[in-house]
Amino acid sequence: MGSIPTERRKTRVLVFGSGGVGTMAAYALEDGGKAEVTAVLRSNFKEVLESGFTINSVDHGLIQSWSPSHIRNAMLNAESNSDPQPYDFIVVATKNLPDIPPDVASLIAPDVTPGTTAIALLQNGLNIQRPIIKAFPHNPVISGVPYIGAIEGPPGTINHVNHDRLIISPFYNGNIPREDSEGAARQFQRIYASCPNVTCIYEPRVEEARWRKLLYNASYNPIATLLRMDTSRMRASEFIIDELVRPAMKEIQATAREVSKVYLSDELIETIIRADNYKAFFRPSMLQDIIKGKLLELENIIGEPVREAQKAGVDTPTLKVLYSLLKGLQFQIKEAQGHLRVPESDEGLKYGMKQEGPDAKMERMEE
Ligand SMILES: CC(C)(CO)C(=O)C(=O)O
Repeated sequence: MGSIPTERRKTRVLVFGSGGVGTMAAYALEDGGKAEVTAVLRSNFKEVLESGFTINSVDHGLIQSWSPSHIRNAMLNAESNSDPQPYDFIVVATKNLPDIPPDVASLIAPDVTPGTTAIALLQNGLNIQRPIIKAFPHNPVISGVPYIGAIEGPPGTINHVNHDRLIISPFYNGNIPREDSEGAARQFQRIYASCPNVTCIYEPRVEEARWRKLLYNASYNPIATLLRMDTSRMRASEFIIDELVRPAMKEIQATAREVSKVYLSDELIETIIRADNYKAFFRPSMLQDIIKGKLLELENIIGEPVREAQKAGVDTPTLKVLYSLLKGLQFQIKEAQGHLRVPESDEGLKYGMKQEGPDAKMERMEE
């Protein structure tokens, strides 16, 4: 990693994605006093430029007209936007949608200085680092597992309801020394933890941190989305926990053990089942997305665990069905948003009218 700023200057951080998680990260980094943040804004740029953010936060109280040191409009050409001074860190706090272009790596590329900028992925899911390491093989990549409830209401307004707890780990990458990955992760943890109102912890075992969070995300998120049900109602029903949530968590437990030698206990499963404040009637992020007609973050949260399980020979019947049903919902959202068009003719479709079987062959012979 390049020069590590100390007293001479503040750490330069670009925050990419300024919804709930990104804005609260930008706030914590600036509030800690060790970082100068540039936030890249998309749908809320106009509002934030005019009036700043309004943040109603369990950790920081009511904050009005707040802006980070700099804001940038993501809609402008990234090349013309990019700052000639290198960023020490880029924080990616967007949703992870590898099934929809453009990919994150190409969006951040103009701001990544090879060998210098460390990239912190504050996102849920498994294998999120792979495309980033492929695109930037000589830059440290950092894992940030967010435990935070923060939702953007009207553009520029953030409702932060659950304490900000962030688990930082290095993603190891064979192209750079392990010490560089660890050093970047530790430095990021220090600047984030300088904010007195948040909890930011360094966890050296990245797989442990990621699989542990997947216990919640790969079970509660899909089930809440498919049933349109908050986690308190699932718990009140009992059946949904016994027949869907716990079986899905047990499949994550078995996959984590087989794939990454990560041992998640039955006690942990029982704790995570009861983790949300019951009175909050909490809606996991994926449920909030479908209610708003937004694309679902399903590939890294459930697709990758299912694929890893399959490769390792672990049976995951519950996860597979949940994943397939979500794929059906995602197909409909993609169509509604114009990301795909359903062909009007069945010509060339695998499941068109003509079936490739003995009868179809017979028909052709008769023609
Ligand atoms: C931590 C939690 C539960 C809230 O941000 C989450 O990961 C999600 O809803 O997807």
